[in-house]
Amino acid sequence: MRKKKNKFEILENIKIEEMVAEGKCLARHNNMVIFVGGVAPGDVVDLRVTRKKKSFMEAVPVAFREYSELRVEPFCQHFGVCGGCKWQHISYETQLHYKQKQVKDNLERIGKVTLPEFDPILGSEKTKYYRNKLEYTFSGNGWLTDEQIKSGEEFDRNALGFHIPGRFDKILDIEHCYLQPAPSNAVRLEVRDYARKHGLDFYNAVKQEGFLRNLIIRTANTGEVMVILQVKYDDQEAILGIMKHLEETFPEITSLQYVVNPKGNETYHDLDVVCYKGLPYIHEEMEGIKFRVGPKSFYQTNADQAYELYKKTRELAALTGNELVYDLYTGAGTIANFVARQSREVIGIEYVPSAIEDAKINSQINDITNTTFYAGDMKDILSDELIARHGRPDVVITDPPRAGMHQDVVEKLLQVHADRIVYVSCNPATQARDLELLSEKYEVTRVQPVDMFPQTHHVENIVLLTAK
Ligand SMILES: C[S@@+](CC[C@H](N)C(=O)[O-])C[C@H]1O[C@@H](n2cnc3c(N)ncnc32)[C@H](O)[C@@H]1O
Repeated sequence: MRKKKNKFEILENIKIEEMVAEGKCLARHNNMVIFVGGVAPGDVVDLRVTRKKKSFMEAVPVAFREYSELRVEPFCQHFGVCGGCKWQHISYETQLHYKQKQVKDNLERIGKVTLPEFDPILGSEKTKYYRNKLEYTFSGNGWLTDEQIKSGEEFDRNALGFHIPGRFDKILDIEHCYLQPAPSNAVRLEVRDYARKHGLDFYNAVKQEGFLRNLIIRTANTGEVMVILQVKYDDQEAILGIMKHLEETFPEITSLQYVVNPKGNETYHDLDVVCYKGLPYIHEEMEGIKFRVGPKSFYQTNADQAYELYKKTRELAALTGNELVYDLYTGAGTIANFVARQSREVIGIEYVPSAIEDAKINSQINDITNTTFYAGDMKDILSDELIARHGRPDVVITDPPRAGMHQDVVEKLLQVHADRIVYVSCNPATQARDLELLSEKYEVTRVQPVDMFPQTHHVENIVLLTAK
């Protein structure tokens, strides 16, 4: 049998050059590009090739010969195994440098438009404990690290934590996570230990069996806390046992809920969520504007940086109070409501009907009366009829998902020809693609990267487009 050529070969003494897409680093060997995770620019390493294609290879480090000066000591005991905080081995300053570069490279390479000088990336004051939502998964067959296996010790395999990257069935039990503030860690550990002690059945994702499925914790900037337990079947005695224990142990939980989900997947947007204690929602707040966040609502997961992002978006929109603003991909109407007091009228459009319900509630509870929201696919809702009804927007704010805007939407924006478009994106590659199309009638006048997710390679970017 012919051996697969060069797969798994070891490459020695390779210098890591720089950070590139998806948080990986780039190196070269015999004119071949290699993508490597878990290293830093400046490291010198031995690599094991894991994938070989005609024009590139993928590899993992097996030995370090020299460590880069850009490195810092990782702070988390789960570094290298857990899929979160993959950049914690490089300093925050270096992370910001590479995020800014990622935006610049994408806009120059894909966008092919004339660009102004970029504004320096807005870094996050908090680089740990910045998330307001985490979702932990139960597993009766928790992942053991190589060290744990080698130690020969007995470990309780009932785990509550995060997926091993790329593995739907492997869960890493988490002792301490640095992403969400208190009481997130304490609640997770308490639920895990209670369930272990009472012999409750942790989920098995392969067989799709087991009682305990997942635990969602939301910690709002108002101090309110929501906990949602998701279970496979309706065992009231077991559910109420956990609920009562959490109620007694954590009086700070203001919204304690559970959902019975017998389905094959963990989504529960189509299921009833039962509120055991408190209100069925919590509130986030920005400049005195309250946002109601229910168990099915989307809210930006880094609330402090969301505020910075929205302030910058509003600043670039240059609102004076007289503008008609279209907020495309409005989610729960957060940007729409945030800019409403500085606008004449705001139209928000979003695909998910329940998010639009939240958007309307968010206007009502803040006495905002100049917003109108529509649910549906952007390419259908942003129609000639809608524009005739509300008028040509002075300003468009658009914040599409990672895939960017549908070509029909871009064409509609060219036809509508608002004075300014503020384009917020979590994916500079698709943003760059859309900018090239929009350059027919717009020039890019400001570029402002924002870091919403420290310790990861993700970057948000705001671009101001001004009509030519
Ligand atoms: C990046 S989020 C922006 C949310 C919001 N602007 C915020 O700051 O919270 C993108 C939003 O686009 C919505 N969306 C995705 N595809 C859509 C489509 N084809 N039409 C309308 N909305 C869509 C998603 O449901 C999501 O709420």
